[in-house]
Amino acid sequence: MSLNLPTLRQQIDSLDHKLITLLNERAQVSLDIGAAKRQAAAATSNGDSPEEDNTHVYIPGREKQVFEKVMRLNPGPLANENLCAIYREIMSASIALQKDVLVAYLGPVGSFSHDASMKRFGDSVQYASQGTIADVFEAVERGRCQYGVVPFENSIAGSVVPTLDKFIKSKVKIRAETYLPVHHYLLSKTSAEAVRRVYSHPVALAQCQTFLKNNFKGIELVPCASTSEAAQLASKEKFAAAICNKVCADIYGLDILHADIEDQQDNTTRFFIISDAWDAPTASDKTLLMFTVDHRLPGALCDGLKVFKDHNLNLTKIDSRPSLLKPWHYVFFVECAGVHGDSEVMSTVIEELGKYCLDVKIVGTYPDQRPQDLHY
Ligand SMILES: O=C(O)C(=O)C[C@]1(C(=O)O)C=C[C@@H](O)C=C1
Repeated sequence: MSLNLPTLRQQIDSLDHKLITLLNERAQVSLDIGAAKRQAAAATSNGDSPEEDNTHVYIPGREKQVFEKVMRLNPGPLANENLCAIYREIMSASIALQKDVLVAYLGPVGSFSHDASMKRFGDSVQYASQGTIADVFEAVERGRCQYGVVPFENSIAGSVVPTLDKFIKSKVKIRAETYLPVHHYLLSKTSAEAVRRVYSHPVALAQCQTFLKNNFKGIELVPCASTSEAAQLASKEKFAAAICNKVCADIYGLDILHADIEDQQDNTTRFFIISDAWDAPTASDKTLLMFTVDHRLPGALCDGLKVFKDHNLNLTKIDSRPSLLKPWHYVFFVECAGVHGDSEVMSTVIEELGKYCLDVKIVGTYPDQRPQDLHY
């Protein structure tokens, strides 16, 4: 059968017609969902600030369900990755139709936080670049941005300390988690031999230690607030380079000296989406708790952790930070899987933890997002 180009294009035109009608039908339903959410929010509001619209239109658990459905229904030839990218944008437009949403991220443009934010929220929402992780928290706390995206931990370098420390002091809640594969590039305006100084975020420098030891031993390493700030600084100096995201080459006019310089190729960073509220339970949630330990009771931490075992809860992360209240006094972070913060099980866990631990608090509760299921 000979293939006729004009006829095939007519088929595409007719399919586009149907797609546009269907997309607008979907958008109309989304507008109605937005109205329903506002109604529900007004019904539960105490009427203190009627002019403020605190309605949450970003529902991570529902998005996870939509992506799972899209992949399940996909007959091909479109790859799941491509179909999910299309759906990312459909839902981004859907969010923007329901409400003007501003997302704070650790900038400037070109950072891995920016990348993670765009992949999570798509092109139709608005973004606000922040100078530091603390600024992202503040933008959300003060209500300038409804959502913020902060790095939490990296598969090579471990926890992102400024994020943990902000959780200790802040009232923001974790609403969602997301994962980003991270590949680092060495970018500069000069040649590799002429580089005298390398800028990057400390966590990024920690991810490229082997490369730096083998290629730039003894060179000055300058930590900065983000990898994209590093690129910005390197673009203004003659003999400097930055370790950052590949996209920074175009954004800041730098050349690629080395690609994929991270110590492990499966390098991944986990980010949290923070907000003033977490969302309703889904089929599979995780909860991050924070507490201090009463050291007057011997074995208090051990007894505290046993509470999770007694309730059959798997711990997926444990970390500690100095409380800053007094020396050698720690705040513990414990993440457990299979439980939502509003569940009865969690109320019991918190009650039982209270026997051994002080100031038990839920930092956030969010749909369990397996990195391998993220196809966008
Ligand atoms: O189901 C909702 O709550 C919606 O607002 C709809 C929708 C979608 O377009 O499918 C949009 C945004 C949410 O984050 C999740 C899903």
